[in-house]
Amino acid sequence: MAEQSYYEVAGYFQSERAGQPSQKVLPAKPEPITFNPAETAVIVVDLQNAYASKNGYLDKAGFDVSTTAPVIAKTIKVLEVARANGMPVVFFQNGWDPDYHEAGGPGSPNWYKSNALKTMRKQPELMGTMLAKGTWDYDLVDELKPQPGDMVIPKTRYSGFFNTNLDSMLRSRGIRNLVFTGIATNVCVESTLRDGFFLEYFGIVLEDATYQAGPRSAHDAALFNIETFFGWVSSVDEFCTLMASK
Ligand SMILES: NC(=O)N/C=C\C(=O)O
Repeated sequence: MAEQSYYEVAGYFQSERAGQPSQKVLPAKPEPITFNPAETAVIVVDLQNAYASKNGYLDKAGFDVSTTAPVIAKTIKVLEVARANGMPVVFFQNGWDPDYHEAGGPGSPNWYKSNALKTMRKQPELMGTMLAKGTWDYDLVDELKPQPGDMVIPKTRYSGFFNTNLDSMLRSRGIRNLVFTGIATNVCVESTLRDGFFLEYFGIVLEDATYQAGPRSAHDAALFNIETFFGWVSSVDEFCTLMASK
């Protein structure tokens, strides 16, 4: 028998899933992804002032956050559609206790790599203002207030699966597919989607509802990694059009 190509095999399994009742087929890269909305959650990654607002952590640390408004607007659209279809919504909130015990000290690589911690060490007057629970920086942006039934999951590292109850919250609801929006494509979105891949979740990023930390090439590289190795990349319009269809 001739050897089957990767795409033939992927297509076989995708069409198996498509044959099951209630499945929907989302146009995506590198190929359409079939999923059951009843087994799908939307994950909103760190849409906090720290990451999406002027004067938040990323802005103060020198990252450009001037064009994050569309990410918030598009996430709102996705959430309306998700809630209308009974899909669970999960908000992540990244950060630490006000004394930064959870951030880790010099024994943690986070102490060396976190740009929030580095910025505060350089400008000690900012200590206690960045990513600290109870501050404006830690709060979700005003436009995105969780609604009854939504899950809000605090996390202390880039991946939403690390040291959180995310996996059990999802498993207990029968969730197999994760649709991602939020910031940053190349850090917490990619980290969580990768960890989800190892745990057998199917990860889909809505590319126009995400935004990078760093140059645009970081966003593009993360999406390349995701569509090539870890998951699927689609758009808000494709997702909303599909979910509105019968
Ligand atoms: N939410 C994120 O992707 N965070 C990126 C950087 C950081 O938290 O320092």
